[in-house]
Amino acid sequence: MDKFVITGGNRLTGEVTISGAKNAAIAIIPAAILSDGVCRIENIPNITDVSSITRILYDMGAQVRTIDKSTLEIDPRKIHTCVASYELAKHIRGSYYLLGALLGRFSHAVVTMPGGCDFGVRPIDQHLKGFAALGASYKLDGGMVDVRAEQLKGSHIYLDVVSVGATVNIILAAVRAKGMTVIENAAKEPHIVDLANFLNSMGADIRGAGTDVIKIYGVEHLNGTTYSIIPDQIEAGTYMVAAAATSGDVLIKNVIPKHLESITAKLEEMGVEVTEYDDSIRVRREGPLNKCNIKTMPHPGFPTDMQPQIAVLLSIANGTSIINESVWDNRFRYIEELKRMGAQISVDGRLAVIEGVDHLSAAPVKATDLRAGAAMIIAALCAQGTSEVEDIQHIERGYENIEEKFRNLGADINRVHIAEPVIARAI
Ligand SMILES: CC(=O)N[C@H]1[C@@H](OP(=O)(O)OP(=O)(O)OC[C@H]2O[C@@H](n3ccc(=O)[nH]c3=O)[C@H](O)[C@@H]2O)O[C@H](CO)[C@@H](O)[C@@H]1O
Ligand SMILES: C=C(OP(=O)(O)O)C(=O)O
Repeated sequence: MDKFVITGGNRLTGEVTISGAKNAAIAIIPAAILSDGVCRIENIPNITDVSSITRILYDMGAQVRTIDKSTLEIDPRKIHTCVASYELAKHIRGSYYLLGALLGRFSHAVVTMPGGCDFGVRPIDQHLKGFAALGASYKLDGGMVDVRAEQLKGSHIYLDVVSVGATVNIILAAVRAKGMTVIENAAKEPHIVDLANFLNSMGADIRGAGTDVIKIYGVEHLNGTTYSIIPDQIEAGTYMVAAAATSGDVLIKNVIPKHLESITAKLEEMGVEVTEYDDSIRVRREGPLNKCNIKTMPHPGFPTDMQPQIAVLLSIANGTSIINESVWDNRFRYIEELKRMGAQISVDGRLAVIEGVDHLSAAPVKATDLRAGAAMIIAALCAQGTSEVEDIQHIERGYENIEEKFRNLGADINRVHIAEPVIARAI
């Protein structure tokens, strides 16, 4: 097991290049199961969630060829099972997309309840409601979801909550179904649009992705394709906040500025200078940070996946800020870690009240989940002294080469191996 040792105080400067989007990649890789040919997928991030989902496809019989460090070719034609490996699938959220993809391709899927970050209960009732509307039946047995259909038929589905996962899964199941499916109250995140573009490049007929009504006209076949994944909105946002937290000046390259608007707006409200270019964004801070209130919302609102990182910035801003977490019941577990570094925060249900302090101080902290881990790195980068961030396996689920990218910006960050304790055996 490794940890990061970070000495704070260095101003981040220079350039960083953003990798492909985690939440698009882990939808698009299983979507390749639906193809009747070879899918060449470019701009794939080198993160552990991607290696897990790719390995699951490989174990099911897909031929997977690495072309270069960010390009894979997937040929799904030799997949011989509808059952996904429990060991790998249980750790990642993206494994739930195997349900939609296998169902859409083989009318049958058996996949464990998904893993991912622990925000309390993360139900999949809307996914199952969507599958049922398309004519599938399902049973939940021993933590496994078994979903099957004679023939999937297009349907009209209204989502009771705006769900990224349910929207993706219904698209995957409906794309080869008979007839037209309409998803109302669909999620609008950039990775939904990316998935629809990927499938359309294979010959699917999906319209309206990026709005809250998506229409999917079922097709009989899907071709192979070549497709490049969009840049990661949340990775970009993380470096934007890190630049601001360290009074830095960073050019963040390979981004889609439109996807970053909600983050840009909040940074500007706090007094940070943000300049947009065609496919890059510069973040510069010289003065103090102003307080600011944040409410997380589905896209195009402020992303919940940026909530822990922005909390670090608010913890060193002038005045009292409030964060309202409207997506997840329990996404403030990291606050106790941040308080160890001197942040003054009180949590009441889905509200966090943050009294800005003059500075944070180094402490040993844990990454309680993926974005919480990114937040701990940012906190350590702007704190006085040397901090240690443990449980970095969570961070590696979603950030490619994070220590190298930060080091190139001038951060003092090192990865250190933690030796496993040797437990003496009683004789
Ligand atoms: C792999 C991936 O893309 N993960 C993202 C995805 O997670 P995920 O797809 O799990 O999140 P959803 O958009 O589905 O969840 C949003 C809300 O809907 C609720 N809900 C969801 C499904 C359901 O069947 N029933 C239900 O009640 C959830 O409890 C939550 O309160 O979107 C989240 C919200 O942007 C992000 O934080 C995650 O990073
Ligand atoms: C919550 C996240 O991921 P997952 O849904 O994969 O746990 C995230 O990317 O911030």
